[in-house]
Amino acid sequence: MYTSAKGGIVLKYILSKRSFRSIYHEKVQQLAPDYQLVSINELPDSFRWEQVVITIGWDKKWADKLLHSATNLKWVQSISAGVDYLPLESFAKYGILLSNGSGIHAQSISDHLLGLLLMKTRGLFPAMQQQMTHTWESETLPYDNLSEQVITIVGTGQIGQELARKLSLLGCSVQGINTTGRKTPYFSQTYPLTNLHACAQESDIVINILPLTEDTRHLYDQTFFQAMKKTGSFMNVGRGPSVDSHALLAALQANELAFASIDVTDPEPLPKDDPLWDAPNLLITPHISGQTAHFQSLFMEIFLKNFSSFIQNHSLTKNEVSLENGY
Ligand SMILES: NC(=O)C1=CN([C@@H]2O[C@H](COP(=O)(O)OP(=O)(O)OC[C@H]3O[C@@H](n4cnc5c(N)ncnc54)[C@H](O)[C@@H]3O)[C@@H](O)[C@H]2O)C=CC1
Ligand SMILES: O=C(O)C(=O)[C@H](O)COP(=O)(O)O
Repeated sequence: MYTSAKGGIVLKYILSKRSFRSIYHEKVQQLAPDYQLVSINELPDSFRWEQVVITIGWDKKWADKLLHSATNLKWVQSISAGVDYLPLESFAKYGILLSNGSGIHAQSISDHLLGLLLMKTRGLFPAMQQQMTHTWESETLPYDNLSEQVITIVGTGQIGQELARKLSLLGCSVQGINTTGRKTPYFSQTYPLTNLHACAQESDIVINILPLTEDTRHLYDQTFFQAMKKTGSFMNVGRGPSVDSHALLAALQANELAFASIDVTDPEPLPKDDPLWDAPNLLITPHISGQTAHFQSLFMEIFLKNFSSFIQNHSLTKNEVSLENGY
């Protein structure tokens, strides 16, 4: 049993719904009666930041108060899967555990990408553009079959695997890229990142679902886009800075890439005067691919598993979100 002074948990906006907040309170009390659950919006006057042992979410407005050696912060439960925005060096310095929300977006992002893949292969995106100018022109629209496309998913984690699983049900064979090229369920082949350009050369579609790290910043640069087929498509749901926006823009403008879709940009929001808005054959969505109505319950599953493990032996568990609602 982890023995600390009475703990506090600072809650962020995630517990906006009262019903969820009370379920959390109840479960936390059951698991560890000596812990208090304190909402960031309802801090009592007597509250001291040193009491916080765990925080759910991280907000610059108050988080800096938790980052110095005098605080008792032991664990940050990030709500998002991507943790590139967090002060990771400070966490390491103070020995603060970190867990993320990886898994809760697998259903929604894979659905989002399926939509994009069908839009591209069946010519729905150019057809929508034609409709805007009242144009009836069937000859120029693509009409490919999804199952005949060579698809590379870069990042074979929770989201990548769920997409590959769904694609396998549609008769597609999908290759994947991860750190070491280790075998991963639902992928016909897997390669290390060093094979990116070779995979790009033979792919009809490349999809980025990588975390943003120093290794993946500007990974998709001019050389990458030059390696892709002129008829190829590129989709990014990972993080905006993994793409060199100038290189993407240039490839689209020069018709060296047939279609691209980005759900994440650099910076976010994309400024109104950014030239990407007017790039040909580009579909931009405002970081919505991960949104899901089941967000709070899926997140709660992760947090409570981790919490249980944390109070028992001061460690965390591996995220495994149940995908029962999937197909
Ligand atoms: N657009 C959106 O709304 C969302 C975007 N994301 C982004 O997607 C990313 C992935 O999410 P999950 O699939 O849940 O993560 P995950 O941790 O389950 O999977 C990450 C995958 O990336 C691979 N990887 C990491 N670094 C690599 C490198 N240097 N070279 C090659 N492969 C590497 C890992 O091997 C693993 O296969 C997040 O980090 C986040 O940036 C996540 C959720 C929502
Ligand atoms: O989890 C991630 O990573 C995402 O990108 C989410 O879709 C949204 O993240 P935040 O809005 O919580 O940063």
